[in-house]
Amino acid sequence: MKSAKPSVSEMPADSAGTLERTRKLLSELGDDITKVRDKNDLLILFKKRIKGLYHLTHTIVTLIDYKDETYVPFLLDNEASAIRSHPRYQEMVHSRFSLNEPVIQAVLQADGPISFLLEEIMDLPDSPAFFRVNYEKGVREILMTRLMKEGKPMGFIHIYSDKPGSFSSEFRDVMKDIAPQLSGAVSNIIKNEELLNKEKEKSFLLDFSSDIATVRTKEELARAVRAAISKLNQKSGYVIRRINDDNASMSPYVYDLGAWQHDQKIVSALEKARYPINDGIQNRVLNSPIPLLFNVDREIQRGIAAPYLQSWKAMGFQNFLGIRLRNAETNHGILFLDIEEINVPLLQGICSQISIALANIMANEQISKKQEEQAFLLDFGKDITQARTKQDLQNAVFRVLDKTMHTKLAMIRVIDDDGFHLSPFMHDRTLFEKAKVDFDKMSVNKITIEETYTAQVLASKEGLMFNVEEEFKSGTAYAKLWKTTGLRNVYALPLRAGDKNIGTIWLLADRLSKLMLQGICSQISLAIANIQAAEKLLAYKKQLEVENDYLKEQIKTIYNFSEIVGSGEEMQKVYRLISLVADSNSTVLLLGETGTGKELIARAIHNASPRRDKLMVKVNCAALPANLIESELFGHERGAFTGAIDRRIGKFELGNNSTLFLDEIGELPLEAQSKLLRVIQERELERLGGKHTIKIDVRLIAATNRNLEEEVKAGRFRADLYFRLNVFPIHLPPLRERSEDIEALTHFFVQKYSRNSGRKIRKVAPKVIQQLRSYTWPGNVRELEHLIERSILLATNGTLDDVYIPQHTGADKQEPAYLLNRSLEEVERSYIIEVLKRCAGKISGAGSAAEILKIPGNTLHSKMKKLGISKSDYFA
Ligand SMILES: Nc1ncnc2c1ncn2[C@@H]1O[C@H](COP(=O)(O)OP(=O)(O)OP(=O)(O)O)[C@@H](O)[C@H]1O
Repeated sequence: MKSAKPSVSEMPADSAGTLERTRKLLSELGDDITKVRDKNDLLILFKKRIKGLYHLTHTIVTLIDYKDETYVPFLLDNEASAIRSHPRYQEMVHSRFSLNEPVIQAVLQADGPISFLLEEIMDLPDSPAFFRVNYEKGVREILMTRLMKEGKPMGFIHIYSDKPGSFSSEFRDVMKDIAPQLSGAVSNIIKNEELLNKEKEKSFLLDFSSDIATVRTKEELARAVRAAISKLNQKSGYVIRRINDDNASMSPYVYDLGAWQHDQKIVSALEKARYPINDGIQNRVLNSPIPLLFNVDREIQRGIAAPYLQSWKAMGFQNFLGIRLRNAETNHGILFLDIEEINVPLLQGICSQISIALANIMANEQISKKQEEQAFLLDFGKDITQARTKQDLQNAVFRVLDKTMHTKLAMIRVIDDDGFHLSPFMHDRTLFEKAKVDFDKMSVNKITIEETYTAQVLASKEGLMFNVEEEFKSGTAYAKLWKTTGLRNVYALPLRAGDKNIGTIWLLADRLSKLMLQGICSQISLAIANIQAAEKLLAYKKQLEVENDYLKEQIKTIYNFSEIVGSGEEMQKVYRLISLVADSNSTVLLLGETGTGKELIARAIHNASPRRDKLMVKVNCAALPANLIESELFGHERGAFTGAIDRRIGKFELGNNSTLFLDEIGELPLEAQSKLLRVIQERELERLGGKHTIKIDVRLIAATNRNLEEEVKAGRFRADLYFRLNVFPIHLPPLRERSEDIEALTHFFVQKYSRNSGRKIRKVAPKVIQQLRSYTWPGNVRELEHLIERSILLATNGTLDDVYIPQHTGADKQEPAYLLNRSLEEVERSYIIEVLKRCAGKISGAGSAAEILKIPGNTLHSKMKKLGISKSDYFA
């Protein structure tokens, strides 16, 4: 090691010639150094001005980096460098050399140049590799001078020579003297380079921003970013991730792998993935205003489980940089780069441009998506408003879900009329290919509005999303079914018409657009509400038609039930019973002889009951052929039996929410009795040939003039049905037992029929009342009514002074002559008709024809049937 010699000014006088030459050289060099603007100027200075005067091979300048206590090559004399053909040359050029070793420390301490023989220093333990590399290429000596800036070393000038001892003391003096100027020159070069770079960056960013301003699509963005990234590092790959609509996850948007070695399988898995934002990497980048550098291994060791780290590791890269893409205070995404060293301001400039482009693209995408969705909803709306039937609706719904949402309908349920149950309405079974049996089982079930999922959905404002995996953990049967579809989420929305919940819709998908979902649901709700209204209207119309027909039938028979006449004790008892039972839903059994007013009382009960707003429906069980009774009572479906050409609603259904009056219940055949019993017990029925049960709410009033207890004993009436009917029996007294009412009834009928016939009868002769009271009235009130009706025609002077009460005696006398020359059968027939007439048509029971003839009521029935006796014979 040779230390610095005294400076030029301190030299003795005998070397005046050298001194003069040196002074001249120094002043010329001084001039030249001040003109140095760039590295090239400096190189020329060494090559042309110094190399010509002193022996040296080449010169380099290194700069100190205090960050890591190293120095790195700054200016290289590539042409003259002996080592440029050395295999380690490139390595040397890109290396950082430690300041902390004795040789460099000595240079740093010395205030002038120091030279070393490479042979002596190159193999010292900490010596930088370039000593030996130079030596191997013939360099023997090195002279190093520190460069200073603001009193602190900023770098070194290295001068190499292939001849040991070639650095003269004069040369050392020159170097020592020009060192401060050289320091200034290097500082200027650095400043100039920085300025130049800034200019370049500016113009680059300007170009980039004008490139990116035209970007409208993802592909254009990818191209522009590729071009920009290439400026930073030709080989670098990058990923742009975008924040998803859920604001909780990110998805890759552009994947440009640059020069990465990659396995296509890994890449396509990466491209499709969604990552939660808070994964320990993405959230850090999004929260950092500056780019962050990550080491893959280190992050994995720290326990960061982001799956892409493993994939990136598998693809073989170690470090990456993440920088957020943010525009107007909003994060849009992240740019990941596999660059380690970066010009941060430039990268930030690039990223802010990418952010703008990304925000624009996203806004554009959203606008066009919204437009598409709106156009679609409009079309769907048109489709759906034309849907009149469930099938039309199903076609439209399946089409929209398939084409636009790329999903299938799991289920639509609608709320029943009871407001509590939900029935399945529509579903796409193909969604549950893997669980058909379970789905079929579950889909037919009615559920209630209290079912856990349903209750939540109905209570929600805009519907809910359930994560299948999470629900599966809770083990519900529904979640098990959902899981078989392999889809990630269940979207469940309430279907509402106005404010009213009308059902629920269930869809399975990985992701669905909320806007579309809501749009479609409100359309479906409307359509379902329409269809339901149309169905109800149709049913209502049919009911009205039937009711109307029935009404017409009823009007044909003239009824006047406005009053029940009679204030005697017996009738008072009846009124009390009516007032007790009318309000309830109890079945009433009206018992009494023919013509005692059973039907009148039945109507009075109905009219006093809460059901009075609906029409009471009457069935005369005796008037129907046995084979039609069931169809009359319970209705039939089309084709239920020969002749059933149309669907018919039975009297029970017709009387729904009203009263059904079963007159002459004692005449009902046994088979029909059992069916009736079942309907009464279960309060539901099936139409003949029908498959569905129909719930009915009917109040029953039955009437008979038979003694039902006897009928039960004789096996003609089911005991169980009798008990069901005999809940609240009301006995109507025969007229002969309430003669106190005869006068009032007479006046009532006189008034009614005189009005009808246009005759004015103001009085009834007391004699007539007397006569009427003394008669036994086997036909009861009806017989009295008919008698008055007939007698009015004979009245004169506005007074009813005569009535034609049946006389038995006269007829008896004529009988033998009358019977001459007639067959036994003819005589029997006329006799029975005669007796029936006397009994006002009463066949069995007290005061009846059977009683007079002393034969059982049903024997008389069968005789009448055999002899062809009908009502017209004895009522004529
Ligand atoms: N208390 C009454 N006041 C006024 N009219 C009455 C009274 N009771 C019966 N009638 C009239 O007598 C006629 C027969 O009455 P209703 O048909 O109700 O008798 P019923 O007991 O049902 O007869 P059946 O058993 O033959 O069917 C009707 O025209 C009815 O208006």
